[in-house]
Amino acid sequence: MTRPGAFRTEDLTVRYGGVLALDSVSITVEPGEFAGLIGPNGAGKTTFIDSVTGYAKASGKVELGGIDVLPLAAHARVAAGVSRTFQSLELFEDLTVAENVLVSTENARWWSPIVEFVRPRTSTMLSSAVEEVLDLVGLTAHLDAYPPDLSLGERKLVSVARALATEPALLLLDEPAAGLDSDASLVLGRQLQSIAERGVSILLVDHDLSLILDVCERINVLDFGRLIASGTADEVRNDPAVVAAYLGEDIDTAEAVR
Ligand SMILES: Nc1ncnc2c1ncn2[C@@H]1O[C@H](COP(=O)(O)OP(=O)(O)OP(=O)(O)O)[C@@H](O)[C@H]1O
Repeated sequence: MTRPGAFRTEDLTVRYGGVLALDSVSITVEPGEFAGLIGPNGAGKTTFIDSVTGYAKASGKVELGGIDVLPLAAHARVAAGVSRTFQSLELFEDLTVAENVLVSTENARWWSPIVEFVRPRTSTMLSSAVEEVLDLVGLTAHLDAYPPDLSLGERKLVSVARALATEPALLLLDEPAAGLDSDASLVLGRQLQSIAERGVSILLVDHDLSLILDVCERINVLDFGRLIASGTADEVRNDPAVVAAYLGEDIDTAEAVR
């Protein structure tokens, strides 16, 4: 895995017409840190991921290892080490798990076809890269399975594996635990923890607050596009602004705040 240094946004701002979806948000995730991003509905969580990955026009800075990737197109940010998952998994149902991951490595870089022409890869090289990623997410046993034969939790891990296949320094996960029960959610969380331990910086967005509070080292909280808190689970739990944002709900049990 590449490890170019910290991920940092500075005054990241996104406007959709008259809506200020992100308002000067500055967040740092250290290399190998497992960070979370939470906030009530419409707080700007997906917009944050979209703006970091080049899917939404933004102003401010998005630095990875000291380089501002904000001016880059989405595909160039992937090459710079930024990867993401989407709320909808969009797996290819007719391809095996390994092939689903392989597709991602094939699309990872715009110059791949040129490299492929000059230095064709062997099937052994392809399978070892794919196997390594599937091993990371604990799906080695399902390499030849088809997505419909997997549990929802395993399908989610395939989409994480696809994102990892681009060898990211930063992995942004948009609601990977949606639809999972608390046990499956925790299995996913533990798997993500082990990926962060390998040096990948992770930013996890989810509505499953108990998962985020349990597995993330640092939690950032958005409300109406603004960063209202950033700290450990205990710090965030006891932050009056966070409690107010969740309308007094006990954020330990406010699992579904949709
Ligand atoms: N493409 C868009 N055009 C206009 N407004 C948008 C667009 N996408 C998001 N918004 C608005 O930007 C704000 C932030 O939305 P966003 O989806 O980022 O929030 P979120 O925290 O991810 O919400 P949720 O938890 O419901 O997924 C909301 O007011 C939303 O209505």
